[in-house]
Amino acid sequence: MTAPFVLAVPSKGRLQENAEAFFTSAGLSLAKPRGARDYRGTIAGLDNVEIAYLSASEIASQLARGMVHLGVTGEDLLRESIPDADKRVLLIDGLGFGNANVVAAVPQAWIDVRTMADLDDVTTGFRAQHNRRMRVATKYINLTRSFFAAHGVVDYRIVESAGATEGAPAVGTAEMIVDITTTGATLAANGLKVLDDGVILRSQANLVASRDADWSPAARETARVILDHIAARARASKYREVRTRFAGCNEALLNEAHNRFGVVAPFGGPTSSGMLTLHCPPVHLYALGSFLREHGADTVSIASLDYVLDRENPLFAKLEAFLRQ
Ligand SMILES: Nc1ncnc2c1ncn2[C@@H]1O[C@H](COP(=O)(O)OP(=O)(O)OP(=O)(O)O)[C@@H](O)[C@H]1O
Ligand SMILES: O=P(O)(O)OC[C@H]1O[C@H](OP(=O)(O)OP(=O)(O)O)[C@H](O)[C@@H]1O
Ligand SMILES: [Mg+2]
Repeated sequence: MTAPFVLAVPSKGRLQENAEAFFTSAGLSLAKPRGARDYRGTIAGLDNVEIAYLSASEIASQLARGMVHLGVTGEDLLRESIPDADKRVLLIDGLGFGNANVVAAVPQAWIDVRTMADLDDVTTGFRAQHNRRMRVATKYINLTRSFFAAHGVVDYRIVESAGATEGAPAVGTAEMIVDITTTGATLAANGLKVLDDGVILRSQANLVASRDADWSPAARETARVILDHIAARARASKYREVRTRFAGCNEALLNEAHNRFGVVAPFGGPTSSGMLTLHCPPVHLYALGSFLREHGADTVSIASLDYVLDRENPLFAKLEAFLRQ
């Protein structure tokens, strides 16, 4: 029997629901044949795929070790836990959920500290005054080190924090923090503010491939099929289908529609009976419909697309290029 292809999916926490919805919308239905508490699953129709249900942080480390082929996890966790992340893993695509910023934040009471440069001055003064280094509470140790180094800030010490990091300055275990924020509510509730240039990383959930997984020809073929589903869905969701028929539709008009509304004509120009099918980004639909009517169309129908299968699969092409390097 050939070794299974392993796809890692968040089993709990913030990313879980969105990740499952993402695969479902791509036409890949995940199933847990042995019940909800089973941590191994399957995909209908793809017999050699094994779903590994893991926490988002575990997925990052399994990708680094080549224990899974593909996984969904946050960019913050990848960049924090994998040295030289861009060599070990490929971020195939951002998935538009799990958005959060990793930020450097200080007490709002520090009114003169607005930037990393201000922070640099303060850390030096702090050391002179207190005879110890300023403490930064965080679980993002590596991201903090490289960001502070890039800003020339060296007079600080990291205090590792496993949770409730924003509370550290108030309870006196650190002077400032580096943590993740989405709405900013937790920072505000703790009297903290993000430095103007203190956004370390804008993170979101990504579809990620591991370089060190067993990329046998069979595994590559499975990845191609999975990514084909995902690309078809992604392509479909960027456009709506616009159909119409009118005399006098020509190349020049299609070019103008392309330039003004970002329209593509996936099946070429009008058929012999004048039927025309276009794909148009949602924001330009009404303008396109008006444009077509001004040029003679009586009726324009607009429909959403579920999947668009193109010969090109940009996601798989990206994976192949990464594995060749
Ligand atoms: N408001 C938020 N707070 C924390 N993480 C968030 C937030 N929004 C999105 N995320 C993302 O969710 C991921 C972390 O999810 P989660 O906490 O479920 O995973 P985990 O750390 O593996 O689990 P656990 O904390 O239970 O060990 C990170 O990639 C993070 O960027
Ligand atoms: O900017 P906000 O929208 O307020 O979100 C950010 C907060 O949410 C998360 O904590 P969570 O309460 O989930 O607990 P955790 O420590 O288990 O991650 C995160 O660690 C921040 O503390
Ligand atoms: Mg967490």
